[in-house]
Amino acid sequence: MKRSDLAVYFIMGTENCKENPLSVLEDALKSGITMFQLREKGAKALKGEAYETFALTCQSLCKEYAIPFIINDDVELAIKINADGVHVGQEDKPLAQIREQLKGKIVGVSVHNEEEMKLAVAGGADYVGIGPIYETQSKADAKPAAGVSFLSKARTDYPDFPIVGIGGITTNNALEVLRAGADGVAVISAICQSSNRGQTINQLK
Ligand SMILES: Cc1ncsc1CCOP(=O)(O)O
Ligand SMILES: C=C1C=NC(C)=NC1=N
Repeated sequence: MKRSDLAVYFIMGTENCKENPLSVLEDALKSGITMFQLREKGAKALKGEAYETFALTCQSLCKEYAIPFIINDDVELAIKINADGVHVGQEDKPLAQIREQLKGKIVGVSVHNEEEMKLAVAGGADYVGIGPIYETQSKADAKPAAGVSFLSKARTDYPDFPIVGIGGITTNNALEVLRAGADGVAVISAICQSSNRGQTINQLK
């Protein structure tokens, strides 16, 4: 994984968009996203066979565009379908165990404070996700919007570590997140709901 892979990190699940999620993903890939994460959450989330089939379809679309395909939380599925990596939160399995299970793959970790950052870096994470930076509608149990202060601190403490900002990021505030030291922005709704994804994605860079 290169730090530039984090530039425009699209995250989506079937609940995030009104249009057909696969056409949204294809349009986003055509429009220049640099990494994709399948994050299938919520009451109507796909499960079992349907989830796996959907993941395989997303994976083959990403392969067509040579874009890394990341699965949120589900380490077992990531291993089973040979995804390019996983993104895990603090409540998931210990990082050391995930790192062991996914040698050579991308392991991203959500961090919210210096202690979590230290443990993620020491534990072999390939990148960290910091947020929510701004208010978000896309994560029911999100912590309060933290602004860019912790992101700036993390960048100061770890000048060369891959960091992506997440949470309420739009074309209007992406620059602030990048200026604070993020390598890129992770986005759900601004891309899902965009009426011109090419323009939106260019304005997130
Ligand atoms: C998964 C996640 N983690 C922190 S905020 C968030 C949701 C981001 O969604 P949006 O880009 O629509 O605010
Ligand atoms: C919670 C998250 C934080 N950061 C990223 C990149 N993905 C997530 N699912």
